Amino acid sequence: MTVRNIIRTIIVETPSKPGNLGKVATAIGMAGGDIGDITTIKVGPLSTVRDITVHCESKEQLDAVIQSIQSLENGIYVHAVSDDVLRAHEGGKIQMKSRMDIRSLADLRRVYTPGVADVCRVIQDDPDKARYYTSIGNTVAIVTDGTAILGLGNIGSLAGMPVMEGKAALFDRFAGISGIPILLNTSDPDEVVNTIKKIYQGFGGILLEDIGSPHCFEIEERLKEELPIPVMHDDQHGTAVVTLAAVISACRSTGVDLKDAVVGQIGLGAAGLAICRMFMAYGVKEMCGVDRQEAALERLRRYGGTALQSIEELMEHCDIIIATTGVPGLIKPEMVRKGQVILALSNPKPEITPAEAVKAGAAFAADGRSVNNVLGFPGIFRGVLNAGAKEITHSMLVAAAQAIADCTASGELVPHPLDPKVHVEVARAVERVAEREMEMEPVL
Ligand SMILES: NC(=O)c1ccc[n+]([C@@H]2O[C@H](COP(=O)([O-])OP(=O)(O)OC[C@H]3O[C@@H](n4cnc5c(N)ncnc54)[C@H](O)[C@@H]3O)[C@@H](O)[C@H]2O)c1
Ligand SMILES: O=C(O)C[C@H](O)C(=O)O
Ligand SMILES: [Mg+2]
Repeated sequence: MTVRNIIRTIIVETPSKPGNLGKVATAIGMAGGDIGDITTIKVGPLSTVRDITVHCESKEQLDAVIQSIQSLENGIYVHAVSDDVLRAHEGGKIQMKSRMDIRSLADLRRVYTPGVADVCRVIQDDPDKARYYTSIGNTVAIVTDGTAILGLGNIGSLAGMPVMEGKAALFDRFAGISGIPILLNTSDPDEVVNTIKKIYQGFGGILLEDIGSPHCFEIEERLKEELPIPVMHDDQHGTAVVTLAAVISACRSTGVDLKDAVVGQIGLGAAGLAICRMFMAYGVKEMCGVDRQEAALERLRRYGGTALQSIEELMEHCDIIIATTGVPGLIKPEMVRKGQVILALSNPKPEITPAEAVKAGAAFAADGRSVNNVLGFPGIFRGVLNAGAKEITHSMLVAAAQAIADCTASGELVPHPLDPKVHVEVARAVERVAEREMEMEPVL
């Protein structure tokens, strides 16, 4: 399938005579554009104006589409080209809203002062009650330092805000959790840890997002150690969970025992190293990896993996290939061996498109749009918040991966993210493990 990442609305005026819309549609198709919605904006006696949504593969193709419409002449004009994605972001994607209807003075006194003072006293006497009488137990901070925003690199936390708002929107949509973006303007581990420690009380959990490696490892480890609420770096563990689920499904379809498969990871940063650790803990005996940084290879060796010399060697040697480098097109079709499973997970563009990988002989292939941590993080947090757990453990993550794999239809790698069942099942699985682990905790 061709990737058409460029979506624009072209505002076109045509003479109000039959046949003109057909001419425009043909012009778009001849230039390679794919037509989405068509909305009529104005019908006049002489001319008609329409919004035509067009999906293109590249900027050059979009220019060719516009040129192709303009060359029709005879009263056909392109008035403007608008970027739907930018338009959808106007004003941001999230908002904080009151859950209470404030209509009367009595409402006002109950919601705010003086009534609220009694609730403050209740929490002052018993801080655990904050979980019941405030939104804290259902609110997760989405914290970034902006150093690894998708595969765009260190573009700063402000530029990363649309991603954080996106994660908040997904939390709300799939798990009913309020996600609050926190943009840090430091990536110094001490400062990040201390800042989060100073604000954590207002949250039921901390989701670390798009924090680059290697500092993300120290930040997450210290926060897990030092905070009494669940902390998870999504790019590490959310990704590892979903990747394990996809590979479990692929092995089911191919009849391969994952523990006996040779797995190769390209890119050993936040996502890559966590994927390796997850697979080795799951029982994969031979876990190989490559990275352009020696320090990253050394980290893999420390955890028991095998560092290889080149991507070519890894592609030759491994049955299951996972890539999280942020480098589009890094895997060339000629490197693919027949029957391999290839998960090229970098966003916004993969190391190889699924279509190219399958054409080159892969048995299964997917990119980071479908094998995406959106399948994991909402349900994982819903589960721990429901259970009142203080941490997210390895067993909870494996249970989440298994739940995702169990919701996957035969022949697919992962479920559709809009399938509400998957988020409910992940939450249930995590909550069950959390409750079991809390029962086993020694009472001091
Ligand atoms: N699909 C998902 O759910 C998902 C989740 C997390 C991350 N990702 C994607 O994974 C990518 C990496 O994210 P991250 O948070 O791990 O970033 P990161 O910066 O921590 O890691 C990237 C790693 O790739 C290595 N690398 C870069 N170019 C390389 C090359 N040419 N050869 C070998 N190694 C190379 C770097 O040295 C680094 O260790 C991003 O594009 C991100 O969008 C996808
Ligand atoms: O944000 C996503 O879509 C997935 C992931 O967290 C990423 O950084 O690419
Ligand atoms: Mg991310």
